[in-house]
Amino acid sequence: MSSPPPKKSQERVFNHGFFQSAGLILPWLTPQELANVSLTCKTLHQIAHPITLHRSLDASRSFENLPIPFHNTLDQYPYSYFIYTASQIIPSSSSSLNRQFWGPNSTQSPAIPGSSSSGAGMGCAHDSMNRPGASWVSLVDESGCECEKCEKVSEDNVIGCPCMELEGDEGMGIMSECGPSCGCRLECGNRLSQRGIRVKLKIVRDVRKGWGLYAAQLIQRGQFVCEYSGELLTTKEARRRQQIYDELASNGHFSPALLVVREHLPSGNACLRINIDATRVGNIARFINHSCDGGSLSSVLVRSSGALVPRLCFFASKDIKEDEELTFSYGEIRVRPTGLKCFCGSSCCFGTLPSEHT
Ligand SMILES: C[S@@+](CC[C@H](N)C(=O)[O-])C[C@H]1O[C@@H](n2cnc3c(N)ncnc32)[C@H](O)[C@@H]1O
Repeated sequence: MSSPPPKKSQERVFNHGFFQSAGLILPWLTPQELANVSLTCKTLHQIAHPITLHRSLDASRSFENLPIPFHNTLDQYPYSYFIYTASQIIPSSSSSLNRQFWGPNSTQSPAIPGSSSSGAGMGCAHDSMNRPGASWVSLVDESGCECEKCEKVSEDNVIGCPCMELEGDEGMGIMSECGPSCGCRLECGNRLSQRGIRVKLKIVRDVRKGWGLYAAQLIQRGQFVCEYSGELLTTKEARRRQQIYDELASNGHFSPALLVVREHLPSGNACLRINIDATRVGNIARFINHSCDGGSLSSVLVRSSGALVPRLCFFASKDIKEDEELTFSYGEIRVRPTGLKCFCGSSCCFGTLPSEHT
């Protein structure tokens, strides 16, 4: 005996439930999974389509102050997939970050399943100490200033705060800012790099370099652009990953974003090495391409009073026009003469991308 056909109202309840659950589940899927699901039926295709559109409109999933859209007129990829973190994270908290909600209503989404981190799945907040993905490795010591607001410090005339210190050199700049051990808050003029991204940016696809970060407005020389965020690795782990990445990159279809920063300590005998891997978990700085002429960005190691690990930040090294690509130099050393081809287009291009033994 066949069961009677469902009544119209039952059908409506079913459809409503189906749409609701699909709308909750699909934003957790990777692009490949989303494409597979959307092929199964018209309804799922209709649910998947706005998710793809939403992803292409903001690489930062609302974690930054401004949306950072993808632009691609070359091929079928509407966006690049990775897990977003606005600040450094330590691998113990990122190992469980296998998925991240990325779709409409990202800001109301729950955290990553199975993640013990408070981070990368939640809505926007722009206090760098409380920003999603923030896992400040901090050592609160006596070195912070006692100021509550750093009254004497203004955005363009940063003087007066005892935490302020700038050591310019030909390579990487080093800067000190107020931090966890200071009495002041985020509005303090000596925390310029801690308030998130404040300039309009976009990510554009290039036929030879892949995705690249571009200015979507005029950026003035000296303005803070962004921090290089990702997983903070031990040197052993960085070397292990580098080997894998080199192999994958040699076929030309993989863009690693593992950055090694070395800071020579004042004694001259020691060198602090910081390994930041933004390949799987990172922020929009992972899209900054190399230029042999040094590019338009200066990299500055920012120490915040009381924070154990400095952060790598990018500031405009010249006035950058709207639609201009943002680049910096990945380094000078080229241990592999037959390394990956460089397409920076500068008059002093070496022809290959920098490479070194990590
Ligand atoms: C940190 S990623 C930059 C973003 C990358 N283009 C992407 O599509 O995700 C570094 C990789 O970008 C590519 N790249 C960066 N600068 C380049 C350049 N000047 N010429 C050619 N490829 C470049 C290389 O594949 C490099 O391994």
